[in-house]
Amino acid sequence: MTMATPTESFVIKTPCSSANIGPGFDVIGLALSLYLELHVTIDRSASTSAHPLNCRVTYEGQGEETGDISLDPEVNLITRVALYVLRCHDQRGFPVETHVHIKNPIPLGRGLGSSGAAVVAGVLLGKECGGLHHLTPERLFDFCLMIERHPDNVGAALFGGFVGTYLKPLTPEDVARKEIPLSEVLPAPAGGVDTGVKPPHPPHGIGHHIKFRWAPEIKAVAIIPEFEVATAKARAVLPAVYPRPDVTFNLQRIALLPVALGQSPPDPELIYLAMQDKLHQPYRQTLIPGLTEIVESMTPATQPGLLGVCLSGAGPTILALATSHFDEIADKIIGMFKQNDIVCSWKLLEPAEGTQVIR
Ligand SMILES: Nc1ncnc2c1ncn2[C@@H]1O[C@H](COP(=O)(O)OP(=O)(O)O)[C@@H](O)[C@H]1O
Ligand SMILES: N[C@@H](CCOP(=O)(O)O)C(=O)O
Repeated sequence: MTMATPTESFVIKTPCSSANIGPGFDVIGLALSLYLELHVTIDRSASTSAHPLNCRVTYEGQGEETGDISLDPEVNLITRVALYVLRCHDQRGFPVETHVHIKNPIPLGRGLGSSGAAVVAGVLLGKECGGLHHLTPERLFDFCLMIERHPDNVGAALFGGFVGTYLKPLTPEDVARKEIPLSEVLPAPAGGVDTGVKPPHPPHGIGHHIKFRWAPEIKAVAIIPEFEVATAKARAVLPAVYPRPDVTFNLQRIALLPVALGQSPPDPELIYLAMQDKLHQPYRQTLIPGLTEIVESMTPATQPGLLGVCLSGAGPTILALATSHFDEIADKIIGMFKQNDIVCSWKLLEPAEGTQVIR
């Protein structure tokens, strides 16, 4: 006879991500080596819980001192998403007695996919706590896309590496289901508030991804300003309609980007050209002082080691891809931000594996 283990522990480890990489708005994502970790303990010997929804949430890391992250399991993005997955499978709360300790070094609201990592980790938390072993990575992607609708960050955080992501058009029946988000991040994740009614399951096979090669010489220098730009705000400044030459400009470069970044040794001129964008960066400069100057002035011709520069995700972080002279590149960009009285830190990052559950 097998006895149920009274205490179960595991860690969910999810990378941060840089989305877009220039022309790949809402398509391209790169998982990077800075990790959100959930240290989860489930004490099955307990018969009742003193905590709402049987879950104690503790937090350390970015935003800890300012209390930016709620510890209420119904409010915290990670546990709200886990509850959504659980409630879709007829489980109202976490197992008695669950403790989720969140370790988060990913800066919030800086364009390094903190919310994408939180959504992916939350979906995995729901799967593990609910014993939902039938949920495949592809199905988990569908759940992520009910929360964060642009697939680039969540695709990279879930599957790892350098990815192209795309969405299958919804069927007319699913388009008619008003609870399914069509383009934006949900203000509150579906099923986040327990109404007693089962929340809407995601349609099947919404999201897809393809992995691209990444040349091993290429590293990512992330220059992180100290101010935040909420992704929703950075999407609100984008136009609804674009001039055709701008769309063509991006299409030409997106066809180059995965090839250029996969070639070894890397070709700086080709990569620099492939990282140009006209669909989101020009509009976001209104929120990020110095953005245009940084993107236009940093070139491989003037800066040894540099391959290309872009806005990371919705910003304000700048991503410089380079093969050497990392400190020098970071110092130059930090200096340009300083002229606008903006203080920055920086990190040297590498492509990372996708989300892992470690026991
Ligand atoms: N580890 C986390 N735990 C809970 N909430 C988080 C976590 N990481 C991010 N969030 C939520 O996501 C918000 C940032 O999301 P967003 O504006 O999309 O910026 P980013 O570019 O960092 O993804 C935070 O203000 C917070 O509400
Ligand atoms: N494609 C999205 C990516 C947002 O990334 P984040 O890291 O800023 O959340 C966009 O450009 O809006």
